[in-house]
Amino acid sequence: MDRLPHEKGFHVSWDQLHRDARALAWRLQDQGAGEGGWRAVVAITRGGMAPAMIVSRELDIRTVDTISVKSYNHQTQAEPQIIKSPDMDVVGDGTGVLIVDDLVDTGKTLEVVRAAMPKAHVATVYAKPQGKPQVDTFVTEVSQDTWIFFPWDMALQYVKPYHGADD
Ligand SMILES: O=P(O)(O)OC[C@H]1O[C@H](OP(=O)(O)OP(=O)(O)O)[C@H](O)[C@@H]1O
Ligand code: HPA
Ligand SMILES: [Mg+2]
Repeated sequence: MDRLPHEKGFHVSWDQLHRDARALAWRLQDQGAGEGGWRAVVAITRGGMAPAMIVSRELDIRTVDTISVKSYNHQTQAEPQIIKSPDMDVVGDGTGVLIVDDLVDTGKTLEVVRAAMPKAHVATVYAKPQGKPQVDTFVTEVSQDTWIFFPWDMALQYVKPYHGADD
């Protein structure tokens, strides 16, 4: 795993994720949910759960559900499948529902999720150009050839000082 098929890495700390997810919540607040307000948050597991917690806390939304979509095995993508749905009695067609994920890459995951809740508002913290059309609100765009590393996939580790890097 130390050699990746992507040219660039964008490493996100917990602190950065917290700030960016808060910024997402503030944007969503400014946009408003329309008449009934945001009724519920649906997190796309697993990456959407941390941002969804932060967004639902900021916007004081207490109804939080999950949808599980399996598509990647490490960095290889297969056809996405819903393996767990949210409570459809609560989310209905998606009106007043905020779907939250950590990022959109190709947009395939969101395509499947949107089909299940066509009227929901889709929000991600990060977005790549190919998947951007699937998202209503996001915070930061990175290039398509960037791999985003999230804090739950990383660990603090020793690095050699710059001076001795080639020794
Ligand atoms: O726009 P796409 O190309 O569909 O990719 C984006 C999705 O891929 C990752 O999830 P993944 O399926 O790896 O599962 P995880 O959240 O459990 O890590 C990421 O968290 C998004 O949900
Ligand atoms: O850039 C990424 N980072 C982490 N998970 C992902 N799943 C699709 N693209 C990415
Ligand atoms: Mg995910």
